[in-house]
Amino acid sequence: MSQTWLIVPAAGQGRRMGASKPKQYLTLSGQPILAHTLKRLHGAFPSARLVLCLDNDDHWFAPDWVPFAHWQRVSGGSERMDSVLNALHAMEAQDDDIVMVHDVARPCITHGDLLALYRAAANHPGGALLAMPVADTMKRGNDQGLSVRTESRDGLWHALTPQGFRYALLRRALETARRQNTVVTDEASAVEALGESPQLVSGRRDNLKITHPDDLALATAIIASQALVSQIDETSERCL
Ligand SMILES: Nc1ccn([C@@H]2O[C@H](COP(=O)(O)OP(=O)(O)OP(=O)(O)O)[C@@H](O)[C@H]2O)c(=O)n1
Ligand SMILES: C[C@](O)(CO)[C@H](O)COP(=O)(O)O
Repeated sequence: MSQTWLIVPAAGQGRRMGASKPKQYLTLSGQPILAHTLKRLHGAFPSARLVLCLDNDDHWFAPDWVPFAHWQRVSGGSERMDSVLNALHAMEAQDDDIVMVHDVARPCITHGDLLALYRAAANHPGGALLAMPVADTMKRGNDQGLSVRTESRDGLWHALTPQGFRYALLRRALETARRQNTVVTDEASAVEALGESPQLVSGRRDNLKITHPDDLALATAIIASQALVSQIDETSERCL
């Protein structure tokens, strides 16, 4: 029977956040962002095996934040894709195991989106990724910050995470990208480069990647609203 794996790239420095520590260790609603993300993933996949990519110099991490029974730590790489490749090389996985890659910086991911992504990844040979259709008009800017033209938004999606694939496909895709000295910013790019077409799974717009300082307040509001909705749902179920 195939195993489910979760790779969480968490070896970034959070430069765009400009904080005194890597952003995954900033406090969000009382817990480090990393703890929120791992708790959300464990809630959907309690039996999954976790591979956590951490910087070798990371002295903020605490194992208590990991709710998984089976997990391992691997060294991060110079780029996000290198961190994910390090994880793939460290895993004792079977070719058809499902591997989902999720940014540690996306703590607002929901149970429903996680399960929807898993189902698509398990049933589509080219894998799947959570994504959001572009809803804004897209502009092309020049070096002076001037809008030089409007790009068509037809068929444009914002790629999110998780992104899920069979182990053999994902490993082959990222190894090919590395061999070609191509730096990809998500796993689906590497899989597309092999000629495969991952399934786009429409995801929630609150699956925010915490990147810039003002994202923290937004993420705090999202977490609070999700908790309130969850309480209302639980109360409603008890009343049925
Ligand atoms: N060498 C790297 C770079 C990034 N990441 C992870 O990839 C995810 C998405 O990257 P990003 O949002 O860019 O995080 P940072 O690289 O930390 O941010 P910045 O680019 O602002 O430094 C994050 O969870 C980050 O920890 C990683 O594991 N290894
Ligand atoms: C993987 C990702 O979150 C999909 O949108 C994004 O590509 C990560 O980019 P980053 O520059 O590493 O944050």
